[in-house]
Amino acid sequence: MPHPHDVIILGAGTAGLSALREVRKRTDRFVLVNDGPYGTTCARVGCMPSKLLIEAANAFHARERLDAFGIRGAEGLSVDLQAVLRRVRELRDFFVAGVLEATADLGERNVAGRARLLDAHTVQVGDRVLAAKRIILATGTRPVMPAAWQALGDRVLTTDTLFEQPDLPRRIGVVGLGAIGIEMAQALARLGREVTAFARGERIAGLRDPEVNATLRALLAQEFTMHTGAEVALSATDGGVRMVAGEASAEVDAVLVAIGRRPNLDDIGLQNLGIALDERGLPPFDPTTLQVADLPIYLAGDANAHAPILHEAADEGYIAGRNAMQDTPDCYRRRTPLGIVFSEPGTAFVGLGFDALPEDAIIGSVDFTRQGRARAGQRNQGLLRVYAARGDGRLLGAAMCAPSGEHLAHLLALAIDRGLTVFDLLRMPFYHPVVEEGLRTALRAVARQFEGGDASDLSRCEPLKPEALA
Ligand SMILES: Cc1cc2nc3c(=O)[nH]c(=O)nc-3n(C[C@H](O)[C@H](O)[C@H](O)COP(=O)(O)OP(=O)(O)OC[C@H]3O[C@@H](n4cnc5c(N)ncnc54)[C@H](O)[C@@H]3O)c2cc1C
Ligand SMILES: NC(=O)c1ccc[n+]([C@@H]2O[C@H](COP(=O)([O-])OP(=O)(O)OC[C@H]3O[C@@H](n4cnc5c(N)ncnc54)[C@H](O)[C@@H]3O)[C@@H](O)[C@H]2O)c1
Repeated sequence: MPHPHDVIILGAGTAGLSALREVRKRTDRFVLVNDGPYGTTCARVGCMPSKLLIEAANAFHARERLDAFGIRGAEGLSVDLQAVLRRVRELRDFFVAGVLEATADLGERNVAGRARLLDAHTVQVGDRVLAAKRIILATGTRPVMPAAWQALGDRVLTTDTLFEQPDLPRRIGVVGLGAIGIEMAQALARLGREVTAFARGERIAGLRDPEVNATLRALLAQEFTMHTGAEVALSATDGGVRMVAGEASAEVDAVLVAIGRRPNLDDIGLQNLGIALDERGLPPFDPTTLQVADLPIYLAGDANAHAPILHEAADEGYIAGRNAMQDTPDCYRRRTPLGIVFSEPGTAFVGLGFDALPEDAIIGSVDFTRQGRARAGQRNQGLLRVYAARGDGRLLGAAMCAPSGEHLAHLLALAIDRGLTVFDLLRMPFYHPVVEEGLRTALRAVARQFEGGDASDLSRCEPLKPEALA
C-alpha cells in the first residue's frame, strides 16, 4: 500500500528545520511533528541566550582593563542583573521569532505532540497514526539532571531555566565544566556572582590538550573557584544548597547543572525497529549518510551525539532531508572538526585532537603573554598549540585558549581542510600588529623542527625567463 506521506520529520529544531527546507523543495507530502516549544534549542535556550549573557558579562568585565589604559572611574560602574536578563530574553525572543517563520505556513502538515515510532514507517502522535516512506529523527537532546537533585526544586537550574530567572542570587554553584559550565561560570562570575564550580574530571571546556587545559584552568581560577577530580553531592540547606566533593565544599543559593545532554531517543520507540542499540541506547547510523542501519530512517542533529553543535546539526538536517527524498542515500564528506567555547581567552580546538595525534607529530606553541597586539589591548593571556605531520609539515590540528581564539580557529580550519602545510601557511601575509602574528610564532616553532625550516618564509621567484628580460 502506498504511504500517505513521503517523509515525516520528528523535531522542529535546527536539524529538523534544515531537513524541512530540503524536503519542501521536493514534495508537499510531508509532516513535521514537534514536541514542546517551537523556536529551536539554539535560539530559545542554547547558543543565543548564552552568548547574550556572555556579551553582557564581557562588556562589564572590560572595566577591569581600563585603569591600565589610563582611564579612570571604572569602579563606579555596576551591573543591573535584572536588566541584563531582560535584554537576554528580549533579544532571545527576536531570534526565536525569526525561526518561527519557518513553520508558520505549514498548516496541517505541522503537528504538535510527542512522537513515537511504531515501526520503520509509522509514527504515533497522541491518538493519531502517521505513515511515510521515510522518517527523519531530529529530536535533539535534553539536559542531564540526576533524579536526586530534582528534589532541590528551583534551587537547581539548567540552561532551560537559567535565562528565565528575573534575577540571580549572589552565590551560584556550577556542576560540570564542559562547554556550558565554562561559558556560564565565567559569565556569571563576571556579572558579579560568587561562583563555585565542581567537575569530576580534570579537563575543562572539552580540551584534550593538557598544556592548553592547564593554561585555561590557571586563568579561570582567577575569576571563580574551581574544584575538580571528585564527584559532587548536593543537599538542601536553609534556603540554599550544600555542595561537597571530596575535601572541597561550598554553600550556595542556586546550582547550575551542566553535566551534559541526553539524546531524546530513549522513549521514541527504537525498540520497535528490530535493531541493536549501543550502550548509550543509540542506534547504528552512518555519519556520512545519516541512515540508521539499512532502514528508511535518518538520524540528524544532536540526537545522534555525533557532533552536537549548531553548524553540524544544520548540515545533518540537510543531508537527512535530501537523502530521505531519494531511493539511494548520497554520502557527504563531513567538515573539519571545529569546537569553540566562548570563554575569554577564547577556547577552541580544530582538526585532530591532541589524544588522536600520531606519536611523532610536531607541536609548535605560542604564549600570548608577550604577544604585541594582545599586549596593546591588555588581553595578553593564553596559549595556542598547532600540530603538524612530521613527514611534510601538514597541519593536523590545533588547540588554544587565546585572544581572538574563535577567529584563529576558523583560519586554521580552512588550512586543515585544504591540506596546507605550516610552510604554506607561513607564506600568507601577516599584517603588523595583529593577533595572527602569534599564530605565526607557533607555526615557525613547528617549521624550525624541520631541516632548513628556519629559513625565510618567502618563496623564491621562478627562474627568470628570457622573455621577461625583453
Ligand atoms: C546552553 C547551550 C549553548 C549552546 N551554544 C552553542 C554554541 O555557541 N554554538 C554551537 O554551535 N552550538 C551550541 N549549542 C548546541 C546547539 O544548540 C545544538 O547543537 C542544536 O541546537 C541542536 O539542534 P537539534 O535540531 O539537533 O535539536 P533541537 O533544536 O533541540 O530540536 C529538537 C526538537 O525535537 C523535539 N522533540 C524531542 N522529542 C520529540 C519527540 N519524541 N517527538 C517530536 N518532537 C520531539 C524537541 O522538543 C525539539 O523541539 C548550545 C547548546 C546549549 C544547550
Ligand atoms: N560553544 C558551544 O559550542 C557550546 C556551548 C554550550 C553548549 N554546547 C553544547 O551543549 C552540549 C551540552 O553541554 P554541557 O557542557 O552540558 O556538556 P559537555 O558534555 O560539554 O560537558 C559536561 C561536563 O560535565 C562533566 N560531568 C558529567 N557528569 C558530571 C557529574 N556528575 N559531576 C560533575 N561533572 C560531571 C563531564 O565530565 C563534562 O566535562 C554539548 O554537546 C555542547 O556541544 C556548545
